Amino acid sequence: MTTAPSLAPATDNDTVLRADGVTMRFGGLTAVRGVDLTVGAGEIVGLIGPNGAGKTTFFNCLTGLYVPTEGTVSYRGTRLSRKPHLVTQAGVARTFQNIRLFANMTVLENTLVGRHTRTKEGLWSALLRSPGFKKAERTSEERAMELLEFTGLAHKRDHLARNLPYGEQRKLEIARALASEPGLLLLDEPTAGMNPQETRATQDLVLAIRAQGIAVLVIEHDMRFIFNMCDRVAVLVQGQKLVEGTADVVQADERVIAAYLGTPVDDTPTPDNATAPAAAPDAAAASDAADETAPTGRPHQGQTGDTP
Ligand SMILES: Nc1ncnc2c1ncn2[C@@H]1O[C@H](COP(=O)(O)OP(=O)(O)OP(=O)(O)O)[C@@H](O)[C@H]1O
Repeated sequence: MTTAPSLAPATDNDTVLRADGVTMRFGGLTAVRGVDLTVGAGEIVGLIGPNGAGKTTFFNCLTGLYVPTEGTVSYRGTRLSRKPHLVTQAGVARTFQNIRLFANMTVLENTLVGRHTRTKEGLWSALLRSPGFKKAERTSEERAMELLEFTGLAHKRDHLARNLPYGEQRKLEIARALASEPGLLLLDEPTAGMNPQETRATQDLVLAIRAQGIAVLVIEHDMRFIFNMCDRVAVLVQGQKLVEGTADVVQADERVIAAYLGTPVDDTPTPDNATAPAAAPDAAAASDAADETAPTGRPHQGQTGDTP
């Protein structure tokens, strides 16, 4: 399989993220092979592909969770660190496919955790509760509350994360990621487990995030969500980028249809009470999506943990 070149790559001035030749090997398995990808300012870029195609591994390479075997990743023209907290500090935030909230902390506290890369007050200042610390704490709380308003969770500020319905846990992950004031947000299957109304609300939220000047790179199996919203879509198959382009280009590409989509995506709106997945990219993904359409409780309800 030959690797597809980046279509309409962002020019250097407006490039937010640039990945060049990213390869990740686990022993004898090459999970990601020579992937180039750019995300420009103000863009929403989709990353799709069958289960096991390497999408999450690629995200992990971008965010310092994995050190790529080969290739480079830069953010606004500067090579990114290989340490996740420095990647966040540089301006790249992410959510996880399997929700990673602090289950026994409140919604507000979880959001405040996301602020830690933006606060300068040190340990002594915190222990002594210095005026500087109190002011920083107030500012962080105000900002966290703004983000909870923005994501529609303000009324749940004092609820424990583990008691939130599943769709709200995903929103809280987004609020926490936004709390680090990113310039680029990476979303790993943000609608997994959501019902159609929640999926539409998440689509609106992602558009609102872009309107705030934050670029978005999103992995998603829901093809309607991807093709409705993304400016560009890249397709990974067996670790390699097969095609990249607009929704129309990708949906019409016979290799993508053969490798992933199966049939062209019908953009007929899903009825509100439907529970079937929005699209069935392949048999495995379809069965995953079907498993994940339960709005709360199943299968990820218990996945909040104390160690994000
Ligand atoms: N830490 C690891 N060690 C060994 N193999 C891994 C590791 N992480 C991922 N892999 C393998 O790399 C391949 C790509 O996995 P990855 O999770 O990135 O795919 P994906 O496209 O995100 O799949 P899905 O859509 O199911 O989430 C798979 O074969 C997976 O088993």
